[in-house]
Amino acid sequence: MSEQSFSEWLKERSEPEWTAVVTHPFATAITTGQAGMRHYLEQDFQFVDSFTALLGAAVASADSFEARVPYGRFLGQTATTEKKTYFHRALAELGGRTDAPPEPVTAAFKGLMDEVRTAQDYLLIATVLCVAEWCYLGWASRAVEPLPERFVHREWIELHDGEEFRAWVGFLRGELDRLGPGLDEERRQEVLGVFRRAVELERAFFDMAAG
Ligand SMILES: Cc1ncc(CN)c(N)n1
Repeated sequence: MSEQSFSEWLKERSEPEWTAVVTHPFATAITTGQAGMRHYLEQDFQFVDSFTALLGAAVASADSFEARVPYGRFLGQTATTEKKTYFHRALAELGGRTDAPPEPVTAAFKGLMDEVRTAQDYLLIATVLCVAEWCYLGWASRAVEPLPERFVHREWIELHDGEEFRAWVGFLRGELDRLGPGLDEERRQEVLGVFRRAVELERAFFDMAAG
């Protein structure tokens, strides 16, 4: 591969879906405080359960101590601090539930995460995590000041932007960039297939949220 990084290559080959995700009308409506968040967050709470399990699989399957540590750190944050309390506070504020039955797209996304988790395939696990976090950074970083006043929108934006989250996305991309150059063509296409599936699910998830 020339100078283009593997993660850039994956993103470029996932167009126009990638841009459709980061500029999705529902995501834009979050940034302006106009999105109806109840159904979306009810479904996202179901998503986050498999996502958290996937982070645990990344700790278990990563190929070095240096790689395990950032997953473990982020897992601790997701499971115990901002995100968990955010969901409970936000769903309480919106009159939502934490046990909503998953919509088909939520079930499909959980299916993809559970598939790569049970395969314990580190590269594919990192690929799904990278799509989920990188495209969220993509829409959240398009928000302009002043952020919405309502905490449900504002904190959701803040959780997916800022220095720490950028560094986390940088780490995930770095893992793909580290492992990509050593892959043969068949494996590269397999990673691309998983990357694209995840991007398509992100778009369908926002479509579901938009109603
Ligand atoms: C569907 C979805 N994709 C990604 C993220 C960011 N962790 C999320 N909360 N929900």
